[in-house]
Amino acid sequence: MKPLQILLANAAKSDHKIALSEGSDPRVIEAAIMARKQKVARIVLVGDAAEICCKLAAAGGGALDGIEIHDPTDTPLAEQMAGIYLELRKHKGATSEAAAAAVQNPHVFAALLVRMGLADGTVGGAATPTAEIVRTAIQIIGTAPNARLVSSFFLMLFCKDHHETKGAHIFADAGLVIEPNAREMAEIACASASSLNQLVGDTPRVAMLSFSTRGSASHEKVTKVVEATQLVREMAPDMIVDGEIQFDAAFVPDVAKSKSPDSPLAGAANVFIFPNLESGNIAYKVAQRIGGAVAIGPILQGLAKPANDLSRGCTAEDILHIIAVTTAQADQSRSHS
Ligand SMILES: CC(C)(COP(=O)(O)OP(=O)(O)OC[C@H]1O[C@@H](n2cnc3c(N)ncnc32)[C@H](O)[C@@H]1OP(=O)(O)O)[C@@H](O)C(=O)NCCC(=O)NCCS
Ligand SMILES: CC(=O)OP(=O)(O)O
Repeated sequence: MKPLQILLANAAKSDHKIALSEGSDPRVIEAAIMARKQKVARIVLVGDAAEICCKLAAAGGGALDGIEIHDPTDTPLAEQMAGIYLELRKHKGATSEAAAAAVQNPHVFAALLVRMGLADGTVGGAATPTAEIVRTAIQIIGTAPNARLVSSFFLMLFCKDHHETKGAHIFADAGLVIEPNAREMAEIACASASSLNQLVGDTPRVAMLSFSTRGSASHEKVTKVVEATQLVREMAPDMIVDGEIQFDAAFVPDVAKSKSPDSPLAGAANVFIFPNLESGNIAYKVAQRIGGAVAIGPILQGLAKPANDLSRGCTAEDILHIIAVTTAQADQSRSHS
């Protein structure tokens, strides 16, 4: 089976409840209906209840079971949530009034549902910039006990006829950490390698990307990637990793033979770690929009419980895919708790 079918089939075996914090967005409603019809997840649509009910009915999902609607401005959970929010944010000067107002924000509300165990994961970002989605997840859900850094990746699926190399690949960080230092780049690499293995079961082959391959250029930006690669080798001695390396030497076996003949990747990397957000974000959009890759993300890693983002350019199908990824992460976090 292809990676996407595996993700959707695995999601159908679990019964997770995923909160969608932009519940009245038509793409979100369409995705919720698809998720229920395909039994990918139970859904909580968060937002203005009257508007959601109306749009859900018009889209043909009014009679579906497994879709709840929660309105953060009219909920019996308000007081309890405000108390939790106040505890979490009082070190930053939050007051009771500010907490009561904050929990009416649908992203905060959805993240609190996850924190309280009332949902297994949350997805937002179809109409909201990444910074707001990520900041809310970090502040409300928090980092996992074994993680210091929250980062993000795209699961890139190459499945078109013209893709000579098919299958699942990771591009990281393409959504969150703007200018990682060497240690942060190494942490992103290790987390992304685990994420690939957890989501699709493939053995990670990690390329630490640069504009240089094995000293073909010298610059402080190249030195950072060399240091990051060394740190990955120390942090995960058994991991297949190479760097600094250019994308072509990491992805095309013939180019690998000429540029980096002894590379352990042999031109077959499947986890690509970019030196900064500029390169990662641009690369994923080029691969998606010109290259025809399916791009699922930004998927967040390093959080205590699943919360994921979307590009504002997403389709309903993209949202369905990230719901499936969120259920896979929920399986993992359940097995670790
Ligand atoms: C994610 C992002 C918003 C965090 O920015 P920031 O300015 O550090 O945010 P804040 O200062 O408000 O930090 C919020 C909290 O998260 C913590 N934090 C920030 N980045 C973190 C990270 N990567 N991992 C763990 N914690 C982090 C901060 O320590 C802070 O904690 P506190 O509020 O308890 O003190 C920022 O990195 C960002 O804007 N990234 C780019 C997003 C983007 O535009 N992507 C492009 C499109 S996908
Ligand atoms: C991930 C990303 O680039 O998000 P957006 O397109 O919403 O900026």
